[in-house]
Amino acid sequence: MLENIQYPKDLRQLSIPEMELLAHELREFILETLSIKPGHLGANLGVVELTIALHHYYQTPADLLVWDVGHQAYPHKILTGRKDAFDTIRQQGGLAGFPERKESEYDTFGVGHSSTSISAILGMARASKLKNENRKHIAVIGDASITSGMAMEALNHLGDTDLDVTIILNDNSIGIDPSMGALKTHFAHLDQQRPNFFEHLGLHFIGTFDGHSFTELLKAFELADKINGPKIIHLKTIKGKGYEKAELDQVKWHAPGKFDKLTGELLSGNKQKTYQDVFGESMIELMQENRAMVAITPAMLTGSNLVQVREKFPDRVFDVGIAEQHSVTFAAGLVTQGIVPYVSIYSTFLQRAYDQVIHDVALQNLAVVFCIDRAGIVGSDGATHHGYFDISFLNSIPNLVVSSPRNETDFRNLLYTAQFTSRPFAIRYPKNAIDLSDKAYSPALMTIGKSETLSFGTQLAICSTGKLSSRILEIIRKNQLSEHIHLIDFAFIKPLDLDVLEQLKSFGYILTYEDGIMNGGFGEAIRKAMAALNYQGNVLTFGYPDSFILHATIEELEQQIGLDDESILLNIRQFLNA
Ligand SMILES: Cc1ncc(C[n+]2csc(CCOP(=O)(O)OP(=O)(O)O)c2C)c(N)n1
Ligand SMILES: CC(=O)[C@@H](O)[C@H](O)COP(=O)(O)O
Ligand SMILES: [Mg+2]
Repeated sequence: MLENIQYPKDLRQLSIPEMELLAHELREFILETLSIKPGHLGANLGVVELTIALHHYYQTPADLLVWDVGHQAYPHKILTGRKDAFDTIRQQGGLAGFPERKESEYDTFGVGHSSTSISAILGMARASKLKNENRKHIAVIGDASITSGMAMEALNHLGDTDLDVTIILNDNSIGIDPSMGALKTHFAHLDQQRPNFFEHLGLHFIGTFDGHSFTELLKAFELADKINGPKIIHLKTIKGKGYEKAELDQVKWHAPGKFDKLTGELLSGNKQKTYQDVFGESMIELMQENRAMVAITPAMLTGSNLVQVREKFPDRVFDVGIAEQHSVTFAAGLVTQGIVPYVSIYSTFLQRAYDQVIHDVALQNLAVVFCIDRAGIVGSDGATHHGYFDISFLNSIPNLVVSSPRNETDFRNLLYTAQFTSRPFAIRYPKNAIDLSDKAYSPALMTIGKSETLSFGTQLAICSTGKLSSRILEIIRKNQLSEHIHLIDFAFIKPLDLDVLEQLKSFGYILTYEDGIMNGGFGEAIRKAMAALNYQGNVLTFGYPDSFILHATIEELEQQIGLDDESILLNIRQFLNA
């Protein structure tokens, strides 16, 4: 059946038994591919029938369909002309892991960050009305994503219009981790109580239907067609549907990596110790010592390695749901009463809470500690998930300390130091193996703003921060360049160590390295500081270019932007004799 399907027009004549056969084949195809080309599995298995039914019933792409987050859009991509390219998913030059407008006309809106679909489809519906175009507007959003602030803002607006928008609530009762909150409880009884939350907001409620039954799905769509104005269809689905292992352990099988499809054995365990491992271990140690310390995550408990921490301190670890803005101001409130909150938040998702960092934390000089995970290139999640901007957008905020460890010792010491600093403190760290320290660790207070000179050469100066400092140190040692290179590691991006910069005035060239966008980044801060010292030489900055970086492995992307070992060595040699 799947062989004969390239586009939705090929499946619109199928009978329900034929669609059931197609669903079976589509599941097998996704399992087969993802067992060797890692991606998001559970959510995709959960929307196989829904996706077939949507493209069967609605006249896509004329009818507009938006997926929320879009991690569950693999069946959608396969059925809209990209089946033959599906095995390139999330790889360099291949299909993106999320819907992308430039990839297909069926991808009506680029997604990756959750809870944007209702705003986007509402915009499209309003445009259709303004242009007197007659088309349908459908958004598919999960039970965790719809609880996020932005989705609530959009529902509040939508309920106050007469626009023909259909929201499909794909309710599988879980996010990545078990979802939380009062709305989750409300959703569990949606089919019993009237009027429910959505009806109070002015949406017509259609539900509850089995999201794996074609009969029920088509009935729900037909009901929706009979109703004018905004409506919401409530579907119950199972995350990981059709693959027992994924149904039984929905957290692990959200994005399992490579696996053996027959046995269900997971194949790609990262053997090297990562920053995330050290973070989880350190938080347990620190929270043991400091009873005022708490940890907060906006719906990334497993990804941030806080599961064990919560097991140990169930009253002091808070998963606030997909609510980055709330997580920051919740932390600020805690500080006013003497608590020491560590907010663990991915760099890319911290972008959601920029105003809260400025207005609720820094302006009031409240000592929230931001543990910014996935800072820098993250790899196959691509442009929506790289932690590009945090150095730039944090560097401009008064009162905030911005730090970036180069190895395990510094990371642990930054986490240790932050609790005593009584000012807002950000620690950014990558999705990477960590440079382990060779000696036993014992906590040491770091001096805020102090840099560390790692080699005392005389010909070329290099200022770097984070994981790149360790990498550059390795390169100059391996190539016997230590006597030529003056390498300084800035564990503190802000405040900068201005004293040490004074010593660089004798160098003709200063190279700077950061794993972040150069616009307003670390390198530009060095350049500005050197200019203030009346430096007459040249500061050359190396980092991400002024563009968006797509999906590939971390190594491939670093090569692409010139932050791989070979490119760094090339730069060094080029300016060594300049
Ligand atoms: C703003 C933002 N925060 C966090 C995430 C990480 N994330 C991706 S999927 C997901 C859970 C989504 O759960 P749900 O909406 O129920 O969809 P399901 O996976 O169950 O289909 C989360 C938290 C994100 N993509 N965007
Ligand atoms: C879809 C989404 O936003 C998350 O699943 C994200 O891909 C998690 O990233 P990590 O795999 O780095 O935790
Ligand atoms: Mg869900």
